[in-house]
Amino acid sequence: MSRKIYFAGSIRAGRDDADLYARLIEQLRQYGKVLTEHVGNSSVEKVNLLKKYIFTCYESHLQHFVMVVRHKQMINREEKDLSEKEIHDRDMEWLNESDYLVAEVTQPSLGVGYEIGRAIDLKKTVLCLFRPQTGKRLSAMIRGAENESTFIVKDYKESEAPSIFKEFFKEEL
Ligand SMILES: O=c1[nH]c(=O)n([C@H]2C[C@H](O)[C@@H](COP(=O)(O)O)O2)cc1CO
Repeated sequence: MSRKIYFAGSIRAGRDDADLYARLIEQLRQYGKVLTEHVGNSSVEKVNLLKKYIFTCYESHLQHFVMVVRHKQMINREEKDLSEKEIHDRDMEWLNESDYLVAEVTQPSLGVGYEIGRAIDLKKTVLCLFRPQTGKRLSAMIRGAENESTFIVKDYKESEAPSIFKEFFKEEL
């Protein structure tokens, strides 16, 4: 059974890194199914959940049936058409069913911080990626949560992402 990865990145807190998120998501696809591909979509407000619905339909496993029905209800609805509660509840459902949270945390975001806290509570394995060359300082509440096993924080340059993912997912085999 393939891994499920929840990718987290800033949306309302700023979209400067949206293209980087898309490239990271593309790499993560080698390691599992990324449930939150819309985070890397530079026109996230126009994400069409029909694609997700079609993909979900290919999953024949019974345990996905409920999700399929839910996604069907959202068919043809864009991200911007979802209520705040629908976004929150959908994302929490995806986080709950995911095995890993990978978060790009350079652009500080309340939503990403919230997802990280919830992921810890749900006992997910978390990888946080931070680019120090931006001159920003990562919150102590993220860096200080590092435990070298289930909560990993990596300072990185984009060129280092492939090797970080390789090492992270190899160790998690
Ligand atoms: O429209 C949305 N869709 C969505 O999935 N999110 C989730 C996924 C992102 O990892 C995170 C971004 O939070 P924020 O918008 O506070 O930067 O929250 C957040 C929003 C907007 O807050």
